Amino acid sequence: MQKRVHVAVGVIINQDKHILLAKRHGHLHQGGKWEFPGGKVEANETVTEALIRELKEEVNLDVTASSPFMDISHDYPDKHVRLDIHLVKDFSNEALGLENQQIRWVPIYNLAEFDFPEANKPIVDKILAELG
Ligand SMILES: Nc1nc2c([nH]c(=O)n2[C@H]2C[C@H](O)[C@@H](COP(=O)(O)OP(=O)(O)OP(=O)(O)O)O2)c(=O)[nH]1
Ligand SMILES: [Mg+2]
Repeated sequence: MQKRVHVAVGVIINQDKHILLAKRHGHLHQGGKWEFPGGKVEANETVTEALIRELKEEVNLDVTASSPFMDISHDYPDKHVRLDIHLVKDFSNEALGLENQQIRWVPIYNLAEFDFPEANKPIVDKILAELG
């Protein structure tokens, strides 16, 4: 059976309408691609708790409010992912790549130039349509 993972993902947007991207380390699943920060929901937590925990661990941000944005299920050849994507407009602190990953604040109109995992295409389309 394929591995299945439930992932809390943050589309983090700042006041300049730039979105925070992080580059996945090369050895990881979908390595080398740009992602919206986030990670696996653990058995003992809600998606919102996972989102808050992961964004602090990965990019140093303290999320104060988030809202559901979209939910995507995608089959990679080796893994089934469910991406539970939330819009994060309210946060404090400075973004840092705490796992030594590259991070970038990217203007919405430049998002299409980045290489994302295949599952992300609908997310980028929705950001361009609704937030751009
Ligand atoms: N965070 C994130 N993951 C994504 C995106 N698009 C996408 O296909 N994924 C996939 C890649 C991975 O298979 C999975 C995320 O799992 P992960 O292994 O990075 O989770 P994690 O941060 O909890 O890391 P760890 O437990 O392995 O340390 O979701 C995205 O935009 N953001
Ligand atoms: Mg992660």
